[in-house]
Amino acid sequence: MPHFVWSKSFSTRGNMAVRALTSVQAFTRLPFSVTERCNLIHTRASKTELVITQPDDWHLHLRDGDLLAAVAPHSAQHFKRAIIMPNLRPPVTTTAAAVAYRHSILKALPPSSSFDPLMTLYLTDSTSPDEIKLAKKSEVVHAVKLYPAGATTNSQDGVTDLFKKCLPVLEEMASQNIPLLVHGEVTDPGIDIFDREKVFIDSVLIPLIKKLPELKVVMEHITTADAVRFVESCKEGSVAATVTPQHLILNRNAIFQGGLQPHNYCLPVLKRETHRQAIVTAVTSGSRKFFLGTDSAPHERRKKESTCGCAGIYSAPIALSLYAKVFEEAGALDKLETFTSFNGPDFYGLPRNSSKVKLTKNPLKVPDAFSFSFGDIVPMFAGQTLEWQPALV
Ligand SMILES: NC(=O)N[C@@H](CC(=O)O)C(=O)O
Repeated sequence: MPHFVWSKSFSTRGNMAVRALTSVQAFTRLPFSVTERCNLIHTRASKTELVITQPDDWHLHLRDGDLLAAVAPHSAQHFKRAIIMPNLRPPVTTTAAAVAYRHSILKALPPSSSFDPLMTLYLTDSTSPDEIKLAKKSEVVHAVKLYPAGATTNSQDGVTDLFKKCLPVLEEMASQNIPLLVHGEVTDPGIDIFDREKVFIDSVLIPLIKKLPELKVVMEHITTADAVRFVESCKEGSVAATVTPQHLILNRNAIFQGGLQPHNYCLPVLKRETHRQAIVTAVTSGSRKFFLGTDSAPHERRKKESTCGCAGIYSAPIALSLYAKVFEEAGALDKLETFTSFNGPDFYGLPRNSSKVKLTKNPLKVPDAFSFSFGDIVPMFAGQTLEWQPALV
């Protein structure tokens, strides 16, 4: 018979401290289902462990060349699969290019790795419906990414007018059941940068789902209460959202705290605290519509600390610790696995992983930087100490 000991610091939703409960009988008083109880393993009051189904990362930038070789092992260490963003130079616009890119990723992994890169195509004004048919047949391409032209890193070849240029392609995607992944920001320089997501929802996403209700859409890296409301208002299984660690943990003050902080600059840009709180509430509610997508986006230090710095936060090596921190602080650790490991594969129609990851509550010092022959990559939370160390079981 297993013997559970709860640490005093572990709290349920509503911040009610749970005192050390040392019997299974006492354990049954807690508001968790049998499966959830089994996933929470506590060995000693001072050392808390959590075993969850191995997560996937549903939004990841792996780059190519030296950068790919440097960062791919970090993601493969904890995640089983990842949706790989296609915003390379040149972008991954064809199935043939996606297949070739997938081979390069596999070559960059340690020989023992079973990491599975799920590829995407970069939508352009001239993507053809036939390319979508090829993508579906390949079984390698799992989604198509919409970058409004000029919205973010390497988006210059993106879409200039979704409804005028891409409708036949979107119709083909709907009929082939290929999801559209959306960078949800308008690019009109007349729109304030903090309002670009809301204006995109009103002017593009709402008309899009009215026109093509059968198209599956993932609103990537949501940043606002408006996006939360939009996703919650849509049909489950049709529209979902990925959520990054930075948009759960930081608000826009973090970009300017004590001086300009280039490593906290990403797109969509961090928003005000009320938006952050709305996103935390949404993901920790247990909703099926939100899932893990780090948007881990490495850039060399010199490209971040520059007169015109790149947007992107590198979180892959510490992302699981950060998500666990968010769920713990919300008193919702029992909902972590749904968000990290169930909602994503269920939305994409893929099997859930059978492998497990154990998170152990031990101090975890984040390096100041990861150094490579080509330069440094500075991670999110550089130099700080986190808890919840992940390891494959
Ligand atoms: N997140 C970012 O700030 N940057 C991403 C692109 C993107 O997802 O916008 C990148 O590729 O660098």
